[in-house]
Amino acid sequence: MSRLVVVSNRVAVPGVSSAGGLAVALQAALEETGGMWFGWSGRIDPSDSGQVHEHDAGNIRYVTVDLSKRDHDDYYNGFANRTLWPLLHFRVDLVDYSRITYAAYRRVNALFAEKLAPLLRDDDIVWIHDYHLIPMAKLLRELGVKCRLGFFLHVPMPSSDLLAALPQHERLFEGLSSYDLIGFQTERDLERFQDYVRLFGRGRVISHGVLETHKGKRLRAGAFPISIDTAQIEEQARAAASKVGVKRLATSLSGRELAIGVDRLDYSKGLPERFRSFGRFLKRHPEHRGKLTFLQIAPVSRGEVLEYQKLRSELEQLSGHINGAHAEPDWTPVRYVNRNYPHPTLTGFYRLSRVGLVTPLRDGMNLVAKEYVAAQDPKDPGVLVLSTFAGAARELGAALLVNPYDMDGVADALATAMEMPLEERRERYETMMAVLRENDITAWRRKYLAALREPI
Ligand SMILES: O=P(O)(O)OC[C@H]1O[C@H](O[C@H]2O[C@H](CO)[C@@H](O)[C@H](O)[C@H]2O)[C@H](O)[C@@H](O)[C@@H]1O
Ligand SMILES: O=c1ccn([C@@H]2O[C@H](COP(=O)(O)OP(=O)(O)O)[C@@H](O)[C@H]2O)c(=O)[nH]1
Repeated sequence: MSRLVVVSNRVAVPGVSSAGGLAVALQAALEETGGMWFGWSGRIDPSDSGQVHEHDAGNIRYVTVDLSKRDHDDYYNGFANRTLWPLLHFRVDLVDYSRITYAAYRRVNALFAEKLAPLLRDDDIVWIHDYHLIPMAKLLRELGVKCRLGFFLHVPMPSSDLLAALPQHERLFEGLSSYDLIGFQTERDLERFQDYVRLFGRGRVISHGVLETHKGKRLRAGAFPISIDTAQIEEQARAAASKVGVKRLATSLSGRELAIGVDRLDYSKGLPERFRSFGRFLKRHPEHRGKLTFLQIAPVSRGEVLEYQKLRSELEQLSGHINGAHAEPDWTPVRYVNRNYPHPTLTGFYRLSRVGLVTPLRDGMNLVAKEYVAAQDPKDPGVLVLSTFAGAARELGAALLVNPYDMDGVADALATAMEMPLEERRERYETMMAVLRENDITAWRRKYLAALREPI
């Protein structure tokens, strides 16, 4: 059996906590097969980039690389998170392009390729993840790497006209053709990529999922919706009621219902719109005032990037404003927390909540939506209110689907969730759980890797 080598910017190095679906999902996938996980160490080296660390834990070998402050600023905060992230989330208005940060992006990709190439064997299966590392396959091939190379994009693929707004887009996205398989979260992402290949990429779509470059190289592309360890989340949520933090939250509600949001503090997650929608709910549905508390957990993410700092201030103001307008001496409508919670606690919070509010403006998948459902009590499940712009909405059609820009609509969905009869809640829960049991994290990994192993 060939060895699995996973490559991603974010590595869940044991003992270092960080929120984010990619690390959570890859940890679960690698624990099953064992193998190597290669990427950024999470450390900034004051002198230079390139220090390598190796560390074994269970059946996983972690090989990670330090970055200098300059590389971290220009590659991660810069090109990855101020250029590609907004572009891929349809926010061309926030794209900040500079040749300096693009050069750093290519430099760090070259450094990663140079450190990884000597560790690879020809029969390894190498699975590279996300927008930080698009050029890596081409760079590895130039260093003589022969093994199969797959790529998975965790974020959305926007329409080709948006991609074409990026200076040097041809050079960047042509790099994808050095992979053997490109995976997307949804069919829509795949379709939009195929449009790009035809319209701007000088390539051909031979048939759905089979592409050919202008130089005649063939590769595959497909939709592989990422998922969660459904059985483990169910188990954790069942056991969570005895946890101190969960008990304290339950007691603090004084019999009121809870609506929960759990998101990195990121503008793609639609948090200001969500806060406003909750305010709108209190105005449009006065019969529910004082009966529902909204808890937003939002660990700080990419805190050195200006847009993220602005978002933080905006949310502080908004939560203060809503509480100022609606709070009672014994009830605070919005609880806003910037801490990162471990999964065993989060699953307990989800299970306590009558409503899961997942309303991103754009999201590749959104694992929180799936976790919320899997954590529910089958006898008395809560209701998921889910944005149609999250990849998860393709599989979770039995949620209350909303358009996050329509704040009255989200407000009304909250009221519907509060009033939904038990029988309907159970039906919706069972429909969604059937999908999550079938397509869990193991199925995702197996389907992707089986496709990567197939000859083209
Ligand atoms: O590594 P960070 O900069 O701290 O950010 C965390 C991760 O955010 C993004 O996650 C995406 O992957 C999830 C799993 O596939 C998906 O559900 C979600 O919709 C995406 O936003 C990012 O793509 C990752 O690279 C980051 O590690
Ligand atoms: O305090 C927190 C907040 C989030 N998460 C996890 O971070 C992941 C977020 O993944 P998602 O796909 O929803 O969004 P992303 O942050 O990757 O864009 C989920 O597994 C959450 O349970 C966590 O462990 N602790």
